[in-house]
Amino acid sequence: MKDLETTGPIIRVRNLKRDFRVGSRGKGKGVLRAVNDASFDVMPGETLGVVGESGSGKSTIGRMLVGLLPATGGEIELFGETITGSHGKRALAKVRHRLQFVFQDPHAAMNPRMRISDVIAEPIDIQGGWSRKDRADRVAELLELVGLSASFADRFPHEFSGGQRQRIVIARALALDPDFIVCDEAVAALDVSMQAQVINLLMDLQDRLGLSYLFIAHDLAVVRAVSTRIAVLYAGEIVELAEKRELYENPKHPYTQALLAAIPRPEVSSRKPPIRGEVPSILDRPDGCTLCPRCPMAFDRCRTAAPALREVAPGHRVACHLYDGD
Ligand SMILES: Nc1ncnc2c1ncn2[C@@H]1O[C@H](COP(=O)(O)OP(=O)(O)OP(=O)(O)O)[C@@H](O)[C@H]1O
Repeated sequence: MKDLETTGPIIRVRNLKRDFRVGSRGKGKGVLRAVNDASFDVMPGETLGVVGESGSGKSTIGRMLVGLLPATGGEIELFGETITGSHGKRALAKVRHRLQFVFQDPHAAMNPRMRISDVIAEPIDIQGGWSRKDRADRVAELLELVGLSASFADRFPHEFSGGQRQRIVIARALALDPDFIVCDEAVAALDVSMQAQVINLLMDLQDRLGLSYLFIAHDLAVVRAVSTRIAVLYAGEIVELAEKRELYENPKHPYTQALLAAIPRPEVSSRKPPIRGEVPSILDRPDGCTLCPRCPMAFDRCRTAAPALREVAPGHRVACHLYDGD
């Protein structure tokens, strides 16, 4: 277990925004706010799950957190360094080795002509300064850490199954001994039994190495299996954030309730009606709550004022006017 020097959050995100310019001329041109005012912390050793439909901004948040994409507003503090704003680049350089990213598709994530040793050692080679022996020893250690034989180092990616390739990608992510890993749909490309194995590996590594994860997934069963707390995203906004158990047993936001109603849950007998319709165009945000056009519970205020994310119980935050008076 790492000796993390802080007991407070390792990551603090406040009012994070990301705009994209879309379209060229005429129709469809504008600014798309993919992430709007997201605020959350990540604690040492925890997994913050992030769920939401396709296009809700999950990957955009993940990429901003590891410095792959600049924010257009708000603040990201990683290990006490503010990587947004005017000194952001210098701050990011100080903490970059503590951050890693595991993408969805292990096939696309590696060059088919590279040997596994070179795939895994990519971050080591970028960092530089390693002797050949230390590099080879580290690759062998990493292969074993992810449950693969050290003898695989000289093989090529096509010799491995999807699950094994994802283990190799995880080994690469661990090469420089990070503290925080964004897992973006890290098991989505795998079949269910492989998913379970890779999830178990990630959780085992978390215990052994003291890692924290931001775990992005559209699959609520997967997020439930891994998360300590869960943030629910809708159209680029966090609409609910709570401890896993609290979120599943006592969902407050109509969108979270609809998401949970859509998966089979033996412990829940009555089901709320699902939310119908499509996610609205985030090119043209409504004045009020973004969910309002689809929400079965909407009332007047929902059409005119955007609800803030407020604490409705200890550690349980919801952005919904239904709880304004609580
Ligand atoms: N580089 C870009 N240029 C323009 N728009 C972008 C860009 N990257 C993302 N977007 C838009 O931002 C919004 C959020 O995308 P994002 O990929 O973060 O969503 P997501 O929740 O991860 O979706 P998925 O589950 O499908 O990966 C989408 O509307 C997407 O089209």
